[in-house]
Amino acid sequence: MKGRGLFITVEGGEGVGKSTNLAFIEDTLRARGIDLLVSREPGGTPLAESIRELLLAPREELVDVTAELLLMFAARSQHLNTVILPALSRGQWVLCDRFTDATYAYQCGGRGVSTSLVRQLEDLVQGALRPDCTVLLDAPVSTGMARAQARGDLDRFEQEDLEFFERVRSAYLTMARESSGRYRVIDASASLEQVQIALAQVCDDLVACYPVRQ
Ligand SMILES: Nc1ncnc2c1ncn2[C@@H]1O[C@H](COP(=O)(O)OP(=O)(O)O)[C@@H](O)[C@H]1O
Ligand SMILES: Cc1cn([C@H]2C[C@H](O)[C@@H](COP(=O)(O)OP(=O)(O)O)O2)c(=O)[nH]c1=O
Repeated sequence: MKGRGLFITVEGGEGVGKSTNLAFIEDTLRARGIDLLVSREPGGTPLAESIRELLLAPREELVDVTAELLLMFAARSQHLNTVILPALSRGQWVLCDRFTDATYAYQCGGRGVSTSLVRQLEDLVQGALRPDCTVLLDAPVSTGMARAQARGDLDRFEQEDLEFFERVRSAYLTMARESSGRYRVIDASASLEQVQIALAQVCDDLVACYPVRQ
């Protein structure tokens, strides 16, 4: 009988190399024999992906912050209950591109939503579930923005200003300090090679600490 799988999340601001490095973490864990499910937020199920499209589309209408917050948690509830929790209980590890820390960073840090409100929604939607490990790819905002802009069309979040992303970054760094046992902070302004050496070490540590139970 397999035990519960590990829940790993990857976080960071725009253009920090999250997609590139998520694929690297996935390959590294699979190469070490881990049965892995990879997903993302907002998204990860057909309904949650539809909510993602609503959230990311640039629009003329000003989006109310509470509406944005509730849509994030609506997508999360669907994703968690139909994809993440079943996988974890099958013994699979789950690697998720963003999770609730993104809500603390973007909606609380970026938009000024109260953390106590997010904590209530987190408890409501997730019960006791929290990630076992969170990899934070951290880089100066200017570095990430330059990489994101070079990529082309900007979504509704990417269109925010530098101050917004400074607040997002600082919210992430505060969480990393306050939950240092769960966080692994990687300097994403280093070369891709150096970033991936650090990530390979994180993967090795996770595999060593949580041996796969057969
Ligand atoms: N450490 C790095 N150094 C230099 N360029 C990088 C690094 N990490 C990612 N990149 C490049 O930056 C761009 C954005 O990376 P991407 O993985 O799409 O970022 P994100 O998913 O965080 O927006 C890509 O062109 C990628 O090759
Ligand atoms: C999960 C989540 C994402 N977001 C935002 C952050 C991103 O700008 C956007 C989509 O996430 P993502 O696909 O990670 O975008 P990118 O690759 O451009 O960084 O959603 C929130 O504002 N709150 C949340 O809870």
